[in-house]
Amino acid sequence: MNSKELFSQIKSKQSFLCVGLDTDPAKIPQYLQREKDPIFEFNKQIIDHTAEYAVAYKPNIAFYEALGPKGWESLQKTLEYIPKEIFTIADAKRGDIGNTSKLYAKAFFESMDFDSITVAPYMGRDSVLPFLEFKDKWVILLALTSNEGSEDFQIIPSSDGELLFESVLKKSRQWGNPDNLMYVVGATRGENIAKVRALVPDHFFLVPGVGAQGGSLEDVAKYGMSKQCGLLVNSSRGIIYAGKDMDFGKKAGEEAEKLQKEMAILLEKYL
Ligand SMILES: O=c1ccn([C@@H]2O[C@H](COP(=O)(O)O)[C@@H](O)[C@H]2O)c(=O)[nH]1
Repeated sequence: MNSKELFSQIKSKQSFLCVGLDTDPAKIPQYLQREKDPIFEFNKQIIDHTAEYAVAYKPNIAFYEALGPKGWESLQKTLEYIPKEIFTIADAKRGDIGNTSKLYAKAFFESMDFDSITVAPYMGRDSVLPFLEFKDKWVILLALTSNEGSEDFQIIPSSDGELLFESVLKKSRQWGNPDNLMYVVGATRGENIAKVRALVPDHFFLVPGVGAQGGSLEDVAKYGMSKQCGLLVNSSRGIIYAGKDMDFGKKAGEEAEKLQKEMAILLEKYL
């Protein structure tokens, strides 16, 4: 899927919502625990109830790999269940020396057929370029993350006053283009989102941090929306754990719909 196709999905669904599938076995309703694959059964219901409001799904790989081979199996089944027109993100935060990155890319783009993967920029170009060699696949590079600790390194100024995340953006935008490279920009970063947008006007952002982390959707749209929307705003816990009982799927759908409605208003306001 290219950026034009993504934008056309956003327009037709009036949504730039990414649903995060951070499925924790301890939080799955009791009645599902009897199933052969409770994680998949949970995800299936979440997808059934949210697909009409979502343009992307983002399983966080940690939740699956923590369960060993069974977790990878649940992940694969989940990936196959996601409707084909919806963008998929492996939130794996990989990146290593070139030959190792190449195998990470094969794992997520060939063995599994994800559209994109999150990658850490810290090891530089030879750790990122192997992912970009895969046709019709995307790298989503960590730029300005939503967590508190992002302040430890990402906003440190160099001697000329440039912040580290700005150096990452300036360098990395040469490695790819708006059809194969996105950036992770936290919803909790307020006006700094505008600084990211100024440096990469046409790239999509994956924006975690609304919902459970308290980031503002209005600020994200105000500071981050581009001519082609350029935003995929993720909510994981706020959607998938909105309900605790048998009606968890319905409750997730209601949360997703609420966000979609807010997004429709923001698309009207800022596009
Ligand atoms: O800067 C980042 C990068 C990734 N994440 C991931 O996004 C989701 C957020 O989950 P919520 O439950 O909506 O808070 C989760 O998978 C994180 O690992 C992030 O939060 N911030």
